[in-house]
Amino acid sequence: MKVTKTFFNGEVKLITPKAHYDDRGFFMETYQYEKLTKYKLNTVFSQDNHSMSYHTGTIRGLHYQLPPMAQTKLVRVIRGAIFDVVVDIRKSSSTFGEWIGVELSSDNKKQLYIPKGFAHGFCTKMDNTEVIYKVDANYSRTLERGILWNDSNIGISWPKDNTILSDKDKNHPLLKDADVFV
Ligand SMILES: Cc1cn([C@H]2C[C@H](O)[C@@H](COP(=O)(O)OP(=O)(O)O[C@H]3O[C@H](C)C(=O)[C@H](O)[C@H]3O)O2)c(=O)[nH]c1=O
Repeated sequence: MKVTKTFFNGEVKLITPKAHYDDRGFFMETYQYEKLTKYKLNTVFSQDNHSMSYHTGTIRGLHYQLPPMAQTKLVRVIRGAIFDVVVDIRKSSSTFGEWIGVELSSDNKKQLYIPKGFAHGFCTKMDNTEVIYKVDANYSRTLERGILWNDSNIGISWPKDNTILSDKDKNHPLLKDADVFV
């Protein structure tokens, strides 16, 4: 696996694993601590997450957890495809409020490494899409926060407009009003 693209001054990283194909199918290493350490991704992950979304156009996000339960995430898709979005929510950052989006899919097998200080969300591009991701801090109901997916001050160009959202995700604050990172 190697880092094939970076964003936000190298902090957010797109990782492409190597798939070994033969006449049975493929095998690939999807996480290898020593290899990622070479890219300074030596986070010790403590929890694996798995979500499945029935329909195209489902948006989950934009989510993050506040310190001391802020989470680094390593995201990949094992079925279907997503438009994966990251927003810089560090007030002191020169890229505060800026966003990037990349396609992660079971076909491209790419992974996105998202450090603490960024909000994360995605929009599914296929039905029955399954996303799995590692985090380095456990879930915290008291420290989880969100930012409104269609905050015009961020201006994310989501791939679908007839979106499906949880009630929680319909009611997050705008970035300017949100509890974010210093
Ligand atoms: C995140 C999480 C949730 N839950 C429970 C809480 C709810 O009862 C249920 C659904 O949670 P939620 O609606 O927050 O799930 P998503 O909308 O997929 O949230 C995720 O969406 C975006 C894309 C993220 O990056 C976050 O990791 C995460 O917030 O699972 C848990 O038990 N553990 C957890 O770690």
